[in-house]
Amino acid sequence: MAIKYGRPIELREVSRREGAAVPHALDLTVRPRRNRKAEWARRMVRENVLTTDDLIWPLFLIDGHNKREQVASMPGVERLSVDQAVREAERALKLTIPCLALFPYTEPSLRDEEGSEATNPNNLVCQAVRAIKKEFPDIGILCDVALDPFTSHGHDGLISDGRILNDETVAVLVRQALVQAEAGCDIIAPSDMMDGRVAAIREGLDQSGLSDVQIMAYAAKYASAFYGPFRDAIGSAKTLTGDKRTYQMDSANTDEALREVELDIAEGADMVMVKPGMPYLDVVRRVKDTFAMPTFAYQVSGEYAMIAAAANNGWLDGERAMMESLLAFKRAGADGVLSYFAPKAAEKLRAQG
Ligand SMILES: NCc1[nH]cc(CCC(=O)O)c1CC(=O)O
Ligand SMILES: [Mg+2]
Repeated sequence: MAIKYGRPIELREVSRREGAAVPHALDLTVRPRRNRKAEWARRMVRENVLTTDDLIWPLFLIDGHNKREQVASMPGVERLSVDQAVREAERALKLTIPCLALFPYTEPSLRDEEGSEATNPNNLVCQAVRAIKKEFPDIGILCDVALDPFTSHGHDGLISDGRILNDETVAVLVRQALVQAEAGCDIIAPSDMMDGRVAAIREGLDQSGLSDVQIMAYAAKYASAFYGPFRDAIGSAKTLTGDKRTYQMDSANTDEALREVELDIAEGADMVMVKPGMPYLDVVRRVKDTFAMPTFAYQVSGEYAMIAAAANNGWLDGERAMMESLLAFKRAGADGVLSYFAPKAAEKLRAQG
C-alpha cells in the first residue's frame, strides 16, 4: 500500500465524511497546523534545540586595568582589560557557556610589518589566558591564530612586494600557536587561511608536548564584508591595505569549501569552522553532511551588528531575531556557534529553564 503523508493513499478517499460540519470546510486529511496548536504540541515535534553548550563567546581584549570600552559598530560589545575579561569568564561559567574566544586590540605602537607581538609570550592574549585559567581552570579557552591584530598593514600574514607569503607566514603562526598553548589555551583556532598551517601547528604542538591542545580550523573562511565591525574592534580597520581575497575564499564557491575542510581534517584539525555564518548556512550543511566532523559556525561581527542595529532602531524584536538566528545554525547542522550574542542568549535560555 502506498503511504503518503502518514495515511494509506487508498484509504484517503474512503475516509471522507459526508456533509462536513463546518460550511466551506476544506476536505483535508492532512492538516499540518494540528501539530502547532499549542506550545506543548510544538515542543513535542520540535526538531532542533539550542542550548548553552552550543555557544562560544568571543571577547575583545585591551591593555589596562578596570577598563571597558564600547565598540562603536557593535552595540553591547566592549573591549575588556584582562581583569574584566576574568569577570566575564566567571559570568560565562555561571551561564554554563563552555568556551571563550579571545581577540586582542593591540596598541598601535606594538604593531609592525611582521606582527612580532603575536609571538610575544607575554602579549595581551597570553596574559588573559593565564589570568582566566588561574581563576577558572574549568572554562575552555580558544585563541585565534593569525597576524592581523599585530601587523601594521592589517593582513593575516607576512607581506613582500604586496604579496602575502604563505610558507614564511606559517612558520610564524606555529610560534604564535605555541606561545598561546604554553600560556594555557585549550583550542588553537587558525583563522589566517594559509595553506598547510594546520599540519605545521599540529606538529609544533606535538613536538612541544602539547598534544592535548585541540585545533579548531577556520577551514572555510570567506573574504567577507561582514568582518567590518571586528576590524573596528581590534583596530585594524583603518590600517588594512587592500583586501584578503588572495587567501580567504571567494564567496561564490562551495565545492572549494569541501576541499579546504578535507585538507584541514587530513592535517589534524579536531574541529572545523565555517565563517561567516548566516550567509553561508548552505556550506555548514554540506560540510556536516560530507565529513560528520564537529562543525562550528562563526556568526561574525557584521551579522551581530545588523541585528543589534535594527533592534536598537526598533525595527525588529532583537531577542527573537537573536534566538532565531542562533537556531538556524543548529538546523544547518552546526554543533556550535561563535557568537557575540552568547551571554545574552545564554541568559535567555537559562531563564526559560
Ligand atoms: N583573521 C582574523 C579574524 N578572526 C576572526 C575575524 C572576523 C570575526 C568577526 O567578524 O566577528 C577575523 C577578521 C578577518 O579575517 O579579517
Ligand atoms: Mg586551507
